[in-house]
Amino acid sequence: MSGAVSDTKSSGNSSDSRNEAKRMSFKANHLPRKALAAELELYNDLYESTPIAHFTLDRFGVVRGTNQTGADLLCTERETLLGRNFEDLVDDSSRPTIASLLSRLSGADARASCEVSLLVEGAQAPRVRIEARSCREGWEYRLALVDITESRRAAEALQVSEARYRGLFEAAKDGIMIVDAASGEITDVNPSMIRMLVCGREQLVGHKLWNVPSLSAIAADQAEFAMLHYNDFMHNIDQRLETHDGRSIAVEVISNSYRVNETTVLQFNIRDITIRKNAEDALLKSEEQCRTIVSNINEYVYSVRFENGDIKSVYHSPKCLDITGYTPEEYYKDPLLWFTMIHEEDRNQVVQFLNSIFAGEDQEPIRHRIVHKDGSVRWILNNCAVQRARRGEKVSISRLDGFILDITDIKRAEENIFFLAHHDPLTKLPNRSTLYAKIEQVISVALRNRRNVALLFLDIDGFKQINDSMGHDVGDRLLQTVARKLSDCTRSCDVVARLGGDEFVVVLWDCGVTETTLVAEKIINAGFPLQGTNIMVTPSIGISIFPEDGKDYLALLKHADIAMYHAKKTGGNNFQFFTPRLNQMAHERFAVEAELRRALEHEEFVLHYQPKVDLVTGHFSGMEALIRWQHPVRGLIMPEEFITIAEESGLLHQISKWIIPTVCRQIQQWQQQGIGKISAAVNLSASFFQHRDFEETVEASLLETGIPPECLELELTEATIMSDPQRVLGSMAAMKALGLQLSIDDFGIGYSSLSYLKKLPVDKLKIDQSFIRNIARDQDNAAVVRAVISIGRSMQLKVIAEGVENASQLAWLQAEGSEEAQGYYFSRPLPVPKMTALLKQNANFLHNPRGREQLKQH
Ligand SMILES: Nc1nc2c(ncn2[C@@H]2O[C@H](COP(=O)(O)O[C@H]3[C@@H](O)[C@H](n4cnc5c(=O)[nH]c(N)nc54)O[C@@H]3COP(=O)(O)O)[C@@H](O)[C@H]2O)c(=O)[nH]1
Repeated sequence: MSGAVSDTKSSGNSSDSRNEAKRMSFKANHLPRKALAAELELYNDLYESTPIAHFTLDRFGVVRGTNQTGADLLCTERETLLGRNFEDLVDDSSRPTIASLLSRLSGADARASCEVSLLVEGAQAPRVRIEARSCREGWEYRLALVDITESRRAAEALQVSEARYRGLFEAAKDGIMIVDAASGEITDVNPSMIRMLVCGREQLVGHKLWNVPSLSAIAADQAEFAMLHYNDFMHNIDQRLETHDGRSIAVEVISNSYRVNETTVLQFNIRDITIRKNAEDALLKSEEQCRTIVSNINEYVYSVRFENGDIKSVYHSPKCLDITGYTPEEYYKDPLLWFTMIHEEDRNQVVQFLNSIFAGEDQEPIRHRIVHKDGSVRWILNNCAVQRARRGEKVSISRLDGFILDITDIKRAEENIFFLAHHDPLTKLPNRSTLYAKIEQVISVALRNRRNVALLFLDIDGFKQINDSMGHDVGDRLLQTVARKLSDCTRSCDVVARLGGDEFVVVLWDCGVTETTLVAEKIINAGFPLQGTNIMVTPSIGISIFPEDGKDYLALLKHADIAMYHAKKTGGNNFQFFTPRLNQMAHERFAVEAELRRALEHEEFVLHYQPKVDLVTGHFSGMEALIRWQHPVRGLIMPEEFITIAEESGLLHQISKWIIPTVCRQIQQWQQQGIGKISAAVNLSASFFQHRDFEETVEASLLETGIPPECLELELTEATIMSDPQRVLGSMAAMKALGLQLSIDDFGIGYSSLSYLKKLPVDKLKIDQSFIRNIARDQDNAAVVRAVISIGRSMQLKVIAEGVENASQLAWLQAEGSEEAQGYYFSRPLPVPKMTALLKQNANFLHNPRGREQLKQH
């Protein structure tokens, strides 16, 4: 450490010392010797024991005297110091200082001071302050050395400490602001504070805290500042400051007060937490959003933790209340509550599911039932995943997170869809596909156990007519009644199914002919009451038995169908077991059907015409077209053999579409041959009459041939009319509007009421030939014919009697006033060439036997 010299010019102080010397010399001259000795001793004592080291140097800087303190300071004996150059007693760096000091002392009463480090062998050099003056007119220098080692060290330490704290203050990342507690004036701020508030130092330091707008959030006025001071310590973690460039920053402020040099200061440590706060806010917001989402979604979200084998509820979203009836709090209280509410029949399944999830297997969400707090059973979809925790080598399941969706409605809808897919919606009976599956199952069990299975094929008699005439609602209710009655007549192990329409199947397990007969009789006897009427609707039942009548479902169904057809053919309201004979008949029928198709393709159908006779004139009143099948092998086949099959197979539709234009063309030809205006009647099947093709076919035929419409006559049976009265009536009106003639065929055997008859736009009633046959002998028949003739007359309808085979029948009819007749008596149905010849002869069937000639020839 270098020495330092302070130059002190001689002043009042040097005159004081001069006065002191004078006083001493006066004392020496004037005091008595003893007193003088005592005084000298006192001064000597003071000189030696003073803590100030005194050195007397000659004007060359050589030590001429020192006190004990000087020797002690240099850790040596006084004698070793005497005669040494004082410069040698200081360290190297201090020597120039001593040289400078001594040079300044040269002159009387000069004074100077400096700081130097002494040179002490083997010890730390003491630092001393030297106050020096020259004495004896500059021949001697007196130096007073004060040891300032400790004070200098303390000052240095203080300096270091101050520098350290200043460094901390300057380098601190937080803003630091020092405020005088009494005045509120900001006395210091660190750079971070300035940066944080984006301002200059001068905008803060020297200002009252509350006058700095950016700090108003800390203390808006003096009163608030006083409160801060009063509180001594304050920690505010949620404050916002406005920076000088207009931004809002989030800060955490800590203030405390302490005393410095008798004054109290407040120190504010201000940390910019904007980024953290924003992140926290964003996190809070996102957590809030998540919570809102989770609270509002339809799923019940849950999370449970596993801790040392215990289950702890972590989270249960509010939706759990809706789905399970329990609140989240109830789950937090009892983490096993969730397990206890699983439907007991589904518990094993859920345990298996959880085990496989825990084992790390991929699992589809599980569907199972729970028992709601209100006792109702709910279906839920439970989807979960496990979280694993690793502790060293050990991996354990730490959490189970999942969501639960109430699928009760979906499940019900699925069950409904499943039911609808497998059942008939009207009767709720199994449908065709379910029946197939069930019967296959029943057959395989029967095969293994050598048991019989009976299949009953049931069709409701006259269902179409009921449905058409009484409406579909009545028909539907009838089908429901049939379903119920069939179920009542069978056991739970049997199967009752609806195939569609009015067709039902009953499968009887382990039933042979005897048992099946009993069940069939039970069904027939039960009958099916038609709602709102006294009518008991009846079924026709065909029965096939496994294994005799078929080894599989299709064979059994086909054979039962054949048997049912036979039951229907034999009048309905009965049951018929399948027999090989029935099978043969069915085969024959199928063969005919196939042949009919071929016949249609090869145009093997021909029309024969039978005259209708005017009983007044005896001439043609018209004719009836009657179909024949000119079979290439079997010859001419009469309609009785094929019409029904054609009708049932739908072929009659095609045939009728051929008949109408053929008849029209024939009339046209006869007209072209000059035969004159002749009409021909066509028999119409109910199905064709109701078909949309019908009106089109008639119109097209009339248009094509140009024959007068009244030359075409349509014969409809009462059954045709009653099959769908509304529709048929509409078509009849349309035909009438075209100008066609309409007649009711086979009149008298049906059930036309007179009131209904009045509504029909018909021209003619054709009395069924069954009444004519025994007309002379059978009073009832005669009465019917008389009544029909009378009805015709009263309703201004023509009446024609068919099936007239002999003169007496003719005579009877003539006597009763019948206007027209048709029958073998006049002529059998004739092929076109013969009919053409007859027409050309203009035969009189009453007087001229030529008509009857035709009968003989035919
Ligand atoms: N939908 C259609 N049905 C038709 C058509 N052609 C005929 N048929 C129907 O077939 C049934 C049998 O007809 P068919 O064998 O031709 O017999 C007709 C006459 O031959 C027979 N007839 C006439 N006179 C007498 C007689 O004096 N004695 C007697 N035993 N039979 C006689 O009657 C049948 C005509 O009856 P109808 O039709 O009621 O006038 C028959 O039901 C035909 O309707 C066709 O093209 N389409």
